[in-house]
Amino acid sequence: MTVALTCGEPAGVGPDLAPVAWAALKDEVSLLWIGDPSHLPEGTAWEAATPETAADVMPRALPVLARDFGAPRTPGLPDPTHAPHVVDAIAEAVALVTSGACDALCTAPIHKQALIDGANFAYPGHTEFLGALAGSDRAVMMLACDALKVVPATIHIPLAAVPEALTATLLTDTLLITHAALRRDFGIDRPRIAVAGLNPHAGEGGKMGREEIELIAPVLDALRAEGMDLLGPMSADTMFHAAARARYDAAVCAYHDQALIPIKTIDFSGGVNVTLGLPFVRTSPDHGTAFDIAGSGRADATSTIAALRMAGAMAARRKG
Ligand SMILES: NC(=O)C1=CN([C@@H]2O[C@H](COP(=O)(O)OP(=O)(O)OC[C@H]3O[C@@H](n4cnc5c(N)ncnc54)[C@H](O)[C@@H]3O)[C@@H](O)[C@H]2O)C=CC1
Ligand SMILES: NCC(=O)COP(=O)(O)O
Repeated sequence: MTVALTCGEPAGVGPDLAPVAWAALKDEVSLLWIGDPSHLPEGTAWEAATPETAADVMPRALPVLARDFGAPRTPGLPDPTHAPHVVDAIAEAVALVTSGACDALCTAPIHKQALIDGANFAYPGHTEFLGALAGSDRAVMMLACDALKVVPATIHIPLAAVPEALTATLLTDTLLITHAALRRDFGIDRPRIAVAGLNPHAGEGGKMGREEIELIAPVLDALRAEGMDLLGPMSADTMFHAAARARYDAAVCAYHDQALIPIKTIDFSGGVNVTLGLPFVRTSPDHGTAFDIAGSGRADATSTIAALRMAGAMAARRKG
């Protein structure tokens, strides 16, 4: 099992975390890091590799599909000339998993603004870019830790745009994709999914907003009629405490922060970002580029290690 691991933003913590993850996983999952090896921390044991040789290299060094980004890395300060290479590394990794040369993809964090400035990157994040590369307009973001799985139905859009973007079609597709992934990738035979309302108190019977009555409840009723086990629309403020979480396997939320604040609060170091609805496995740590600590050796690799483990396990499960 070989997981293609992209370098992410060179000025961020991605290059710092790859050797730490390699040391933790060298007897477990093969990695193929795609990036400029001159960006790895000094003293990193790395070796040039290909998808075919990664497993052989893994026990002695970080296997690297070496690419020349043309300029060194300055931690904390993105170089616009790196941006096209960062995007190319993601596209190359997708080609490797699509062709079957690698079994799964794990991405290190990108800095969205740096990619827009340096490469006119047209996507707000990996999720949307990977969806486009895979020809899917319904890539779904899930963040998962032991205690919680959350799915934001709308992702990287301004809060003011959420009510218009949250359509019956989007919510239905998100629920169907989440349901299928919980069965296929997480081995939950009969998933229980909680759905958050959009408004305070899930609209308080229409007094604080009508999306729950006019949009969310009808979608849930239609999917319940098809046999799905759904809770909601629920008040978002009371659905994430421990007793509430015991009632469902995943929570589908209306917008990014409604979903990500609870999970990053509960388990920032262990959370994993998974893209559902793609024809290949993609995971990522739950954190960003962390410019404030890049290059310092202080970045915690727990989430990256969990993301790589999850990628390997999901790929193995899909292979049966
Ligand atoms: N998958 C991806 O590509 C993601 C990219 N981002 C991007 O990252 C950039 C920075 O985002 P922020 O909101 O500042 O979030 P961030 O996660 O980069 O940093 C938030 C805080 O958490 C700390 N932190 C993050 N990762 C850590 C680690 N591994 N160990 C110890 N401390 C850690 C940072 O030092 C900082 O204080 C943005 O451009 C954002 O879009 C954010 C999340 C995911
Ligand atoms: N806040 C989560 C995040 O930004 C991750 O996005 P993506 O790059 O995985 O789409």
